[in-house]
Amino acid sequence: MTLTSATDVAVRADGVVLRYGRTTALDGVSLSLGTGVTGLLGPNGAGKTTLLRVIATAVRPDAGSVSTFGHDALRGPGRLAVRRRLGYLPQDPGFHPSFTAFEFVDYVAILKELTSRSARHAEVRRVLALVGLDSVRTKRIRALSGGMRQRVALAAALVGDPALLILDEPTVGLDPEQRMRFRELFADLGEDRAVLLSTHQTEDVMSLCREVVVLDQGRVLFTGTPTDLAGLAAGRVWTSDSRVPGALASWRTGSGAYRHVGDPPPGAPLLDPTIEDGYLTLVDLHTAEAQR
Ligand SMILES: Nc1ncnc2c1ncn2[C@@H]1O[C@H](COP(=O)(O)OP(=O)(O)OP(=O)(O)O)[C@@H](O)[C@H]1O
Repeated sequence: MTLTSATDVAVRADGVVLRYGRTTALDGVSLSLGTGVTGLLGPNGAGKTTLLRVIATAVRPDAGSVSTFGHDALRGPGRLAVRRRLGYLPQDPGFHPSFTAFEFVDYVAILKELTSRSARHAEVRRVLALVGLDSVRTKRIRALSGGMRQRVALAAALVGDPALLILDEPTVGLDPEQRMRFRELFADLGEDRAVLLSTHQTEDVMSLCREVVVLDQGRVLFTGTPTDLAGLAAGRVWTSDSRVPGALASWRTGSGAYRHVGDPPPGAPLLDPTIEDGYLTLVDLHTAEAQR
């Protein structure tokens, strides 16, 4: 089942708060997700996984609301209706190592209520083919490489053709070719469904995402396009022949010139900012504000 237009709102979260004991992992998060791939960026511990778990209905927040496809995703029959339309790739999928790839995905398909055996097996073959695992479907998971296991987990998330896909760092551990294949697949999937992708790979966000949300310390710092995020560092990236103490980041590039992000000295030759520069600038400004 897919969304029908770019303006459809798949998920609307409002004022979501979640605490683990004394740690406030989400501190009033509001966002809306439509068709296309939305990237979720943020430093370690920002609350990305927790937010994905809330949207995937794996955990209930302490406060706030989440509406998915118009259903209340936090309680009542709406929660089940939402579960039937989402696919979730968690950070640690918890494979049973002696299952084959086919058996694992088939097991997930059973949990997803695909009861007819022949239709279910056809669906398992479809998703394994989508992620390019056709030829190893009878191999045990313990014998697969980390990248292949990641693809098995993605295939499991794709069972039943969900209209909302929630992917937690799906390209971790993949080689460049595999990462490219995943990007192609995510771009295709995002054409007619909502894909929420948590990642530390800023290049994935730049090349794939229609929108990017930056979380820090459980709060949304930024929502906009990847180009807007890069634009936050406009006028703040420059080059010189030597290291500059006090810059936010400063390193010698392969060509021998230094590249800096921060407050440039007057007249410094400026460079075009990347999304990484924008992200660094945003998080640094937020940290400085929080310390004031
Ligand atoms: N089960 C838990 N019990 C206690 N604290 C937790 C638990 N899960 C997460 N936290 C804390 O909640 C905060 C947010 O964690 P979360 O895993 O959501 O961040 P993240 O942005 O996904 O981090 P990373 O990029 O490192 O995966 C952190 O301070 C983390 O230590």
